[in-house]
Amino acid sequence: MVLQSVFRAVIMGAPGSGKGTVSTRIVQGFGLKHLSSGDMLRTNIEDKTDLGLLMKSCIDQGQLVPDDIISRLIMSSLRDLEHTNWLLDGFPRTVAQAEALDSVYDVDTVINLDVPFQTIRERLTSRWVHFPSGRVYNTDFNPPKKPGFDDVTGEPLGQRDDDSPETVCRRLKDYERRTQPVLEYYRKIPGQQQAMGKA
Ligand SMILES: Nc1nc2c(ncn2[C@@H]2O[C@H](COP(=O)(O)OP(=O)(O)O)[C@@H](O)[C@H]2O)c(=O)[nH]1
Ligand SMILES: Nc1ncnc2c1ncn2[C@@H]1O[C@H](COP(=O)(O)OP(=O)(O)O)[C@@H](O)[C@H]1O
Repeated sequence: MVLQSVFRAVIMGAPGSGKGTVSTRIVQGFGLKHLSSGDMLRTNIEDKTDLGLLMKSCIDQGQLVPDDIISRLIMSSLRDLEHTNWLLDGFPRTVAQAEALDSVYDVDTVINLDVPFQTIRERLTSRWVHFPSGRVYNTDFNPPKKPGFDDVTGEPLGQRDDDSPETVCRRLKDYERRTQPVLEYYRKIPGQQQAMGKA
Protein backbone atom coordinates (compact mmCIF):
# COMPACT_ATOMS: atom_id res chain seq x y z
CA MET A 1 0.00 0.00 0.00
CA VAL A 2 1.29 3.49 -0.86
CA LEU A 3 0.66 6.08 1.81
CA GLN A 4 0.22 9.50 0.25
CA SER A 5 0.94 12.48 2.46
CA VAL A 6 -1.42 15.41 2.54
CA PHE A 7 -0.14 18.90 1.65
CA ARG A 8 -1.28 21.70 3.94
CA ALA A 9 -0.52 25.36 3.28
CA VAL A 10 -1.41 28.77 4.68
CA ILE A 11 -1.47 32.06 2.75
CA MET A 12 -0.94 35.25 4.72
CA GLY A 13 -0.87 38.95 3.98
CA ALA A 14 -2.57 42.17 5.00
CA PRO A 15 -6.25 42.74 4.13
CA GLY A 16 -6.41 43.40 0.39
CA SER A 17 -2.91 42.07 -0.33
CA GLY A 18 -4.38 39.62 -2.85
CA LYS A 19 -4.74 36.42 -0.77
CA GLY A 20 -8.07 35.47 -2.36
CA THR A 21 -6.89 36.28 -5.90
CA VAL A 22 -3.61 34.40 -5.57
CA SER A 23 -5.29 31.46 -3.76
CA THR A 24 -7.73 31.00 -6.63
CA ARG A 25 -4.80 30.66 -9.04
CA ILE A 26 -2.82 28.34 -6.76
CA VAL A 27 -5.71 25.94 -6.08
CA GLN A 28 -6.54 25.71 -9.79
CA GLY A 29 -2.93 24.90 -10.65
CA PHE A 30 -2.18 22.51 -7.80
CA GLY A 31 -5.53 20.90 -7.03
CA LEU A 32 -5.85 22.10 -3.44
CA LYS A 33 -9.05 22.86 -1.56
CA HIS A 34 -9.30 26.61 -0.86
CA LEU A 35 -10.72 27.59 2.52
CA SER A 36 -11.22 31.30 3.13
CA SER A 37 -12.17 32.33 6.67
CA GLY A 38 -13.63 35.63 5.40
CA ASP A 39 -15.80 33.86 2.80
CA MET A 40 -17.02 31.40 5.45
CA LEU A 41 -17.98 34.25 7.79
CA ARG A 42 -19.70 36.16 5.00
CA THR A 43 -21.67 33.03 4.03
CA ASN A 44 -22.83 32.78 7.65
CA ILE A 45 -23.92 36.43 7.52
CA GLU A 46 -25.71 35.90 4.20
CA ASP A 47 -27.47 32.78 5.53
CA LYS A 48 -28.36 34.61 8.78
CA THR A 49 -26.98 31.81 10.96
CA ASP A 50 -26.59 32.47 14.72
CA LEU A 51 -22.85 32.87 14.15
CA GLY A 52 -23.39 35.26 11.23
CA LEU A 53 -25.86 37.42 13.15
CA LEU A 54 -23.51 37.56 16.13
CA MET A 55 -20.40 38.45 14.09
CA LYS A 56 -21.84 40.85 11.50
CA SER A 57 -21.24 44.13 13.29
CA CYS A 58 -17.75 43.06 14.35
CA ILE A 59 -16.81 42.24 10.73
CA ASP A 60 -18.47 45.35 9.27
CA GLN A 61 -16.42 47.48 11.68
CA GLY A 62 -13.21 45.75 10.59
CA GLN A 63 -12.55 44.03 13.91
CA LEU A 64 -11.22 40.50 14.17
CA VAL A 65 -13.77 38.00 15.45
CA PRO A 66 -12.85 36.22 18.72
CA ASP A 67 -10.14 33.56 18.41
CA ASP A 68 -12.22 30.73 19.88
CA ILE A 69 -15.13 31.32 17.50
CA ILE A 70 -13.08 31.44 14.29
CA SER A 71 -10.82 28.59 15.42
CA ARG A 72 -13.84 26.34 16.04
CA LEU A 73 -15.32 27.24 12.63
CA ILE A 74 -12.09 26.49 10.75
CA MET A 75 -11.22 23.34 12.71
CA SER A 76 -14.63 21.84 12.09
CA SER A 77 -14.24 22.47 8.31
CA LEU A 78 -10.75 20.94 8.32
CA ARG A 79 -12.01 17.83 10.11
CA ASP A 80 -13.96 16.95 6.95
CA LEU A 81 -10.78 17.29 4.86
CA GLU A 82 -8.61 14.67 6.56
CA HIS A 83 -7.23 13.29 3.24
CA THR A 84 -7.43 16.49 1.17
CA ASN A 85 -4.65 18.92 0.26
CA TRP A 86 -5.69 22.36 1.43
CA LEU A 87 -4.78 26.05 1.34
CA LEU A 88 -6.02 28.19 4.24
CA ASP A 89 -6.65 31.86 3.41
CA GLY A 90 -7.28 34.34 6.25
CA PHE A 91 -6.55 31.93 9.08
CA PRO A 92 -4.53 32.03 11.30
CA ARG A 93 -4.57 35.77 11.96
CA THR A 94 -3.34 35.75 15.56
CA VAL A 95 -0.69 33.74 17.40
CA ALA A 96 -3.45 32.04 19.45
CA GLN A 97 -5.09 30.88 16.18
CA ALA A 98 -1.73 29.64 14.84
CA GLU A 99 -1.23 27.66 18.05
CA ALA A 100 -4.71 26.16 17.76
CA LEU A 101 -3.98 25.07 14.17
CA ASP A 102 -0.54 23.81 15.08
CA SER A 103 -1.92 21.65 17.89
CA VAL A 104 -3.83 19.57 15.31
CA TYR A 105 -2.04 19.92 11.94
CA ASP A 106 1.50 20.31 10.64
CA VAL A 107 1.52 23.15 8.11
CA ASP A 108 3.93 22.38 5.25
CA THR A 109 4.20 25.83 3.68
CA VAL A 110 3.41 29.41 4.61
CA ILE A 111 3.08 31.94 1.78
CA ASN A 112 3.27 35.62 2.70
CA LEU A 113 2.17 38.41 0.35
CA ASP A 114 4.07 41.59 1.16
CA VAL A 115 2.27 44.61 -0.29
CA PRO A 116 2.76 48.29 0.70
CA PHE A 117 -0.20 49.71 2.64
CA GLN A 118 -0.68 52.59 0.17
CA THR A 119 -1.13 50.06 -2.67
CA ILE A 120 -3.62 48.15 -0.52
CA ARG A 121 -5.69 51.27 0.17
CA GLU A 122 -5.92 51.92 -3.57
CA ARG A 123 -6.83 48.31 -4.35
CA LEU A 124 -9.59 48.13 -1.77
CA THR A 125 -11.42 51.22 -2.96
CA SER A 126 -11.71 49.53 -6.36
CA ARG A 127 -12.51 45.97 -5.12
CA TRP A 128 -15.88 44.62 -6.27
CA VAL A 129 -17.23 41.28 -5.13
CA HIS A 130 -19.80 38.73 -6.27
CA PHE A 131 -21.01 37.87 -2.77
CA PRO A 132 -22.68 34.47 -3.42
CA SER A 133 -19.48 32.98 -4.90
CA GLY A 134 -16.77 35.16 -3.31
CA ARG A 135 -15.39 36.02 -6.79
CA VAL A 136 -13.33 39.19 -6.57
CA TYR A 137 -12.80 41.89 -9.21
CA ASN A 138 -10.97 45.17 -9.41
CA THR A 139 -11.95 48.05 -11.64
CA ASP A 140 -8.28 48.52 -12.62
CA PHE A 141 -6.55 45.15 -12.25
CA ASN A 142 -9.16 42.57 -13.32
CA PRO A 143 -12.39 44.32 -14.29
CA PRO A 144 -15.54 42.28 -14.94
CA LYS A 145 -16.43 41.87 -18.63
CA LYS A 146 -19.59 43.93 -18.08
CA PRO A 147 -18.99 46.71 -15.51
CA GLY A 148 -20.82 46.00 -12.25
CA PHE A 149 -21.81 42.39 -13.07
CA ASP A 150 -20.34 38.96 -12.35
CA ASP A 151 -18.71 37.24 -15.37
CA VAL A 152 -20.14 33.80 -14.55
CA THR A 153 -23.69 34.43 -13.35
CA GLY A 154 -24.37 37.92 -14.70
CA GLU A 155 -25.53 38.93 -11.19
CA PRO A 156 -24.73 42.38 -9.78
CA LEU A 157 -21.48 42.98 -7.90
CA GLY A 158 -21.20 44.88 -4.63
CA GLN A 159 -18.61 46.49 -2.38
CA ARG A 160 -17.84 45.21 1.10
CA ASP A 161 -19.03 47.33 4.05
CA ASP A 162 -15.58 46.90 5.61
CA ASP A 163 -13.74 48.30 2.55
CA SER A 164 -14.47 51.95 3.46
CA PRO A 165 -11.22 53.96 3.93
CA GLU A 166 -11.71 54.36 7.74
CA THR A 167 -12.38 50.66 8.26
CA VAL A 168 -9.45 49.66 6.04
CA CYS A 169 -7.23 51.86 8.22
CA ARG A 170 -8.38 50.00 11.35
CA ARG A 171 -7.90 46.60 9.67
CA LEU A 172 -4.34 47.48 8.64
CA LYS A 173 -3.52 48.57 12.21
CA ASP A 174 -4.92 45.29 13.54
CA TYR A 175 -2.89 43.43 10.95
CA GLU A 176 0.34 45.04 12.17
CA ARG A 177 -0.47 44.48 15.83
CA ARG A 178 -2.02 41.01 15.78
CA THR A 179 -1.20 39.23 12.49
CA GLN A 180 2.42 40.17 11.76
CA PRO A 181 3.53 38.30 14.94
CA VAL A 182 2.13 35.13 13.31
CA LEU A 183 4.84 35.43 10.61
CA GLU A 184 7.45 35.51 13.36
CA TYR A 185 5.77 32.47 14.96
CA TYR A 186 6.09 30.48 11.72
CA ARG A 187 9.67 31.62 11.09
CA LYS A 188 10.65 29.98 14.38
CA ILE A 189 9.17 26.56 13.52
CA PRO A 190 12.02 24.30 12.35
CA GLY A 191 11.59 22.82 8.85
CA GLN A 192 8.84 25.27 7.95
CA GLN A 193 8.84 26.17 4.24
CA GLN A 194 8.19 29.83 3.65
CA ALA A 195 7.52 31.79 0.52
CA MET A 196 7.66 35.53 0.89
CA GLY A 197 6.51 37.51 -2.10
CA LYS A 198 6.55 41.22 -2.82
CA ALA A 199 3.45 41.92 -4.88
N1 LIG B 1 -3.16 45.79 -9.11
C1 LIG B 1 -3.33 44.58 -8.57
N2 LIG B 1 -4.49 44.30 -7.95
C2 LIG B 1 -4.63 43.08 -7.39
C3 LIG B 1 -3.61 42.09 -7.42
N3 LIG B 1 -4.04 40.99 -6.74
C4 LIG B 1 -5.29 41.27 -6.31
N4 LIG B 1 -5.66 42.53 -6.70
C5 LIG B 1 -6.93 43.22 -6.45
O1 LIG B 1 -6.82 43.76 -5.11
C6 LIG B 1 -8.05 43.60 -4.40
C7 LIG B 1 -7.80 42.76 -3.17
O2 LIG B 1 -7.50 41.41 -3.57
P1 LIG B 1 -8.09 40.17 -2.77
O3 LIG B 1 -7.64 38.93 -3.48
O4 LIG B 1 -9.55 40.35 -2.51
O5 LIG B 1 -7.23 40.34 -1.38
P2 LIG B 1 -7.41 39.68 0.07
O6 LIG B 1 -8.26 40.63 0.86
O7 LIG B 1 -6.01 39.59 0.59
O8 LIG B 1 -8.04 38.33 -0.13
C8 LIG B 1 -9.05 42.96 -5.39
O9 LIG B 1 -9.83 43.99 -5.97
C9 LIG B 1 -8.14 42.28 -6.42
O10 LIG B 1 -8.77 42.19 -7.69
C10 LIG B 1 -2.39 42.43 -8.10
O11 LIG B 1 -1.44 41.63 -8.18
N5 LIG B 1 -2.32 43.67 -8.63
N1 LIG C 1 -8.83 34.37 11.18
C1 LIG C 1 -9.67 35.37 11.52
N2 LIG C 1 -9.70 35.84 12.78
C2 LIG C 1 -10.52 36.83 13.13
N3 LIG C 1 -11.36 37.45 12.29
C3 LIG C 1 -11.37 37.02 11.01
C4 LIG C 1 -10.53 35.96 10.56
N4 LIG C 1 -10.75 35.75 9.25
C5 LIG C 1 -11.68 36.65 8.87
N5 LIG C 1 -12.05 37.41 9.93
C6 LIG C 1 -13.06 38.50 9.92
O1 LIG C 1 -13.59 38.61 8.60
C7 LIG C 1 -13.21 39.86 8.01
C8 LIG C 1 -12.95 39.66 6.53
O2 LIG C 1 -11.90 38.73 6.36
P1 LIG C 1 -11.24 38.52 4.94
O3 LIG C 1 -12.26 38.27 3.90
O4 LIG C 1 -10.15 37.48 5.10
O5 LIG C 1 -10.63 39.96 4.70
P2 LIG C 1 -9.42 40.38 3.80
O6 LIG C 1 -9.28 39.34 2.74
O7 LIG C 1 -9.80 41.70 3.24
O8 LIG C 1 -8.25 40.40 4.71
C9 LIG C 1 -12.00 40.32 8.83
O9 LIG C 1 -11.81 41.72 8.78
C10 LIG C 1 -12.42 39.85 10.23
O10 LIG C 1 -13.44 40.68 10.78
